[in-house]
Amino acid sequence: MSASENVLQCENVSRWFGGIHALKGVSVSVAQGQIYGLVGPNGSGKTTLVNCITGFYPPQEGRILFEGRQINGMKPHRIAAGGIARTFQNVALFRGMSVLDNILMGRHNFMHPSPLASLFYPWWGRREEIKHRDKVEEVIDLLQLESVRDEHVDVIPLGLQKRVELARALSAEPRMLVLDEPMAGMNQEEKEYMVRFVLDAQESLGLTVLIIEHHMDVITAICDRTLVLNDGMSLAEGPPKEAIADPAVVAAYIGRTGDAA
Ligand SMILES: Nc1ncnc2c1ncn2[C@@H]1O[C@H](COP(=O)(O)OP(=O)(O)OP(=O)(O)O)[C@@H](O)[C@H]1O
Repeated sequence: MSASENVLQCENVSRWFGGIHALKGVSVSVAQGQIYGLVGPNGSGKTTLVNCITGFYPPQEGRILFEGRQINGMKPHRIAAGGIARTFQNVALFRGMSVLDNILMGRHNFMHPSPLASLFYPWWGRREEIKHRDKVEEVIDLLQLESVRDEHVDVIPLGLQKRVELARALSAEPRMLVLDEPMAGMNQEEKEYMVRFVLDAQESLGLTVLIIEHHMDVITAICDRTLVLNDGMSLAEGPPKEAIADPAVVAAYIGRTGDAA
């Protein structure tokens, strides 16, 4: 596959935190429509790579291209507005707000209220709001969140909170979705639901997905390709079953079987 067909291209990306060399020249290419898995033992650099891609911790070396355009150095909100939405390892919802309002927050990149326009043309503001609400309703339908739409996010189970976070990301109408351990802490049933929703979203919206996941059964079931990181370096890359069976990967996981559940 040529570089131009890749939606996401990371080239020799490195990131330090003081004396900690979290990423050491990692390269990865993700093609349009792929579900791409990012795996590796704890502390291997997976979240750091995602933070580099989404602008939270820009890389100190290397380049990141999204749809052919260099994005490293751009602020997270600009990267989000440019088409990459993400979820977080620890659920990051707006506490004290309803499910519906949390999902609406995903639309903030599209909301450009002008005080003057709102004052003199109130119909304009209403038309805008209806448009945003329509989009949010579509996402609520897709992720089957209707029954909890008016609940406070604080009182719903973790599995649903993670689904609300996914909904907020989808309401931003991204072309690429970056998921940081979307199934962490879930029971088997919640995990199966989440897998289904990720697949539904990817298929119906034509998304490209980058997913960090410790559950290897999920990675082998849904990913087209996988990068295995270890100690900030690329250890293996390819179709998930092959990458995970690589002797270097097996060796890296020995003694850390909890990661590879
Ligand atoms: N903000 C930070 N400040 C200092 N060190 C950091 C920071 N973020 C990550 N690190 C360090 O970088 C290394 C890689 O961490 P990272 O969170 O990317 O790993 P990970 O593979 O996502 O781990 P896990 O599976 O446990 O989430 C670790 O040594 C971590 O302590």
